[in-house]
Amino acid sequence: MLELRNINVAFDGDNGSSKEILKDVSLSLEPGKLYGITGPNGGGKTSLAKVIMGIYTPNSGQVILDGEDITGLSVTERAHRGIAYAFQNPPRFKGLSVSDIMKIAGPQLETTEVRGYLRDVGLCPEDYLDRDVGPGLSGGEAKRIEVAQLLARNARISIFDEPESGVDLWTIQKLIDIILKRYKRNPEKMAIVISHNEQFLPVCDEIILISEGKVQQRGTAAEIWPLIKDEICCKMRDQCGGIAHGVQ
Ligand SMILES: Nc1ncnc2c1ncn2[C@@H]1O[C@H](COP(=O)(O)OP(=O)(O)OP(=O)(O)O)[C@@H](O)[C@H]1O
Repeated sequence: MLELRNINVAFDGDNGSSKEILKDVSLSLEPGKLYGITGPNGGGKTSLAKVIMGIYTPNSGQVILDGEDITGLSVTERAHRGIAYAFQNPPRFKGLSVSDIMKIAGPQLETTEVRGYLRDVGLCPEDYLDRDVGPGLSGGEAKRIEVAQLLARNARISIFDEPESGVDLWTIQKLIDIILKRYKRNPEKMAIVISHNEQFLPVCDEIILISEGKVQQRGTAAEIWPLIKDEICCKMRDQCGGIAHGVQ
């Protein structure tokens, strides 16, 4: 069980003022569930993920994992406890190959398994294993490699930050299928997926809507999706064109 208790995060804003990013956020998340976190840009979704991963330290509040207060633990210590995060904007590692970073994610992996993870995210292993994870990769390629790394970590709690962003429509469906196969009804694992995707959100176990730094809605996908789908589908239509998504 992962619990966030009264989490507050603020950063220095303009003119020396303080900008509140997360406001008294409390959530409890259970293993065996696939959570979809959604909400408008700038609402606080990534900041929440970074608090769970230990990248951001809350100004107040606690992060509790299986009864242990992990608020003061580093990213590495949390990784050892089974939390893993795939960045919205994946970092680049000039001088390291795709094969290198996949082996860092899963040191025990055989090359055949690494190849399997790359295929899972729609990348041909022969073309990518020796590629440098530097600026030469396109945004969509870097994103898919980031997702492959997270899958390879095989963590207890996996946080995907907009796995669909920058990825072509064919690959989005493949990523959704792989996340569902790995995490839906898997009692050992919890997946937290920040997403705006209209194919993905309705099939999550629960949807959590975050806006203005607060949890505004939470419930089963059957409860929450009908309340938010019009807004999400409108956004997708504006961004991608209605025909591509079947939204008119
Ligand atoms: N390190 C930081 N310093 C200052 N402000 C920050 C920092 N990180 C996030 N913010 C601000 O916090 C707010 C929430 O950002 P966050 O990235 O969590 O939103 P989001 O819901 O993930 O948005 P998006 O859908 O655009 O990815 C934004 O106004 C952002 O500018």
